[in-house]
Amino acid sequence: MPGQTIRFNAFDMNCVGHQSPGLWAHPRDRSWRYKDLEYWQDLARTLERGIFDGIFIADVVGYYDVYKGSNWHALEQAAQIPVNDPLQLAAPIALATDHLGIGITASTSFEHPYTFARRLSTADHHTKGRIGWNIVTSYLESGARNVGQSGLQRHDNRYEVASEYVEVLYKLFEGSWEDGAVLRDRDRRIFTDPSKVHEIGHRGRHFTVPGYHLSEPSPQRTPVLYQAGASGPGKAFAATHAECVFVAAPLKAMLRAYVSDVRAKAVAAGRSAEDILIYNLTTVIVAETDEAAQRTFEDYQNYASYDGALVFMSGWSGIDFGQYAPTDLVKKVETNAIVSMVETFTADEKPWSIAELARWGGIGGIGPVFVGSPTTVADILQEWVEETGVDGFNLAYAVTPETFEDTVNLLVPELQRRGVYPKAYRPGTLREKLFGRGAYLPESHPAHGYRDIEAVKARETAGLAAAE
Ligand SMILES: Cc1cc2nc3c(=O)[nH]c(=O)nc-3n(C[C@H](O)[C@H](O)[C@H](O)COP(=O)(O)O)c2cc1C
Repeated sequence: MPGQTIRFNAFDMNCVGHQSPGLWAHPRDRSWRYKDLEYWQDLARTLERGIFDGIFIADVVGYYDVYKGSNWHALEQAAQIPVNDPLQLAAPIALATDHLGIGITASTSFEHPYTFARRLSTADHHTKGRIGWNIVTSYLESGARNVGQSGLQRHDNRYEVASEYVEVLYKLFEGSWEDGAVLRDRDRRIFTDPSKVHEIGHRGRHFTVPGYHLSEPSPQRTPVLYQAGASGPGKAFAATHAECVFVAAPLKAMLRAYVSDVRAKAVAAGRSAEDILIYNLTTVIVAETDEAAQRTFEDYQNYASYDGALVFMSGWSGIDFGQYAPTDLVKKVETNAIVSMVETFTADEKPWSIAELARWGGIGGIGPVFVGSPTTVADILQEWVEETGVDGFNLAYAVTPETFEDTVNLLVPELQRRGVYPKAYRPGTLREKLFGRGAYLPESHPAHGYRDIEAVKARETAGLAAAE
């Protein structure tokens, strides 16, 4: 549809260089300041000035030791190690801004849902309802081993665990405390009405959580749900649960197929196609003119690290690309890491070489890189939106905060001038800003079914009795 609104998210991580390995050495890069709260607050203010939907903070528990069988190159190039906890950035960013959404990544594979539910509710309280949760199932063996597991569970099993994990969270967020449970009635000296706080009685295959949620309901109850599943089970999970979906499609045809597939699956799951916003991972290098942008891009490329890029590609795919020569071709192989990543680079008609893969991934990860003047890049983004049905772009940086500042100062005004980019935020919580309706999940979302937890428990007990 021509003139369709374009949305931006900033893609970042509580580490150095995020998805542009080696660019930490660029004289203008400031990502090494990731340990300073002021650095995050300044960046968040810039993004809010550019009416970004949110800052989305990726995370991995574990390190990238697939490339050449060791962690050496990851450490040397600061490829997502050192990496700090993402959730602790929520409160300081919220204090520096009024509207920006704050998407936090956390895995369903490494932390018990009961303690995580309280941490997430706390953040939703502190941000007055601006929290999103990026649900990931993880792909690094090193993470699994360091939390005491014998190894990473099989890809499909991880999604099965994730389904039960979110069920526990929905029960806690939606069902445990009724609206109106907190009275704060000074006259009667009743803070909470105990009859309105319910045990969730969860007994599943992977988790047992009999009792109450520890937090009172936060502004959104369940924070906005982000997800990036791209394999068969991953897309099914996204279509069922996600409100915002991230994808990393390097080519338009791949993106078009992904968008229509996920929307069709959402409709089949009883949701509407508009219940889901889809953002494609993209890097934009913008300057006053095409020539200046190209010069900046070439300057950045001088700092990209071949080893650093293959550290990521190997970690994401589970394939050690260090064992091949740069001219060797990427082959389709079985993997237990990110299955869809291998599918992406073997689906193209012309097979990719290892060197091409490293060069492609050297700046901004797997997504496309668009270089040019504001007019050129705006034309490309509009074309992608119109031809694929994607809602927006999850913008990675080459050099930060420069990439984001250039986007906000040059590209956003051009898109606004064309009437295809928001000029102000909607009021309310993140969910209200994104979808223009209530703060809570809509009735069409599976979480809504847990609001009457006593009815859920009765159904589960009846189901168990029937099975015996
Ligand atoms: C833009 C984007 C961001 C992602 N961020 C993370 C992340 O922060 N942590 C993580 O463990 N996985 C992350 N992933 C991986 C996804 O959670 C997912 O595993 C991947 O898209 C492949 O899908 P699959 O699990 O269905 O194979 C991200 C994926 C994309 C496309």
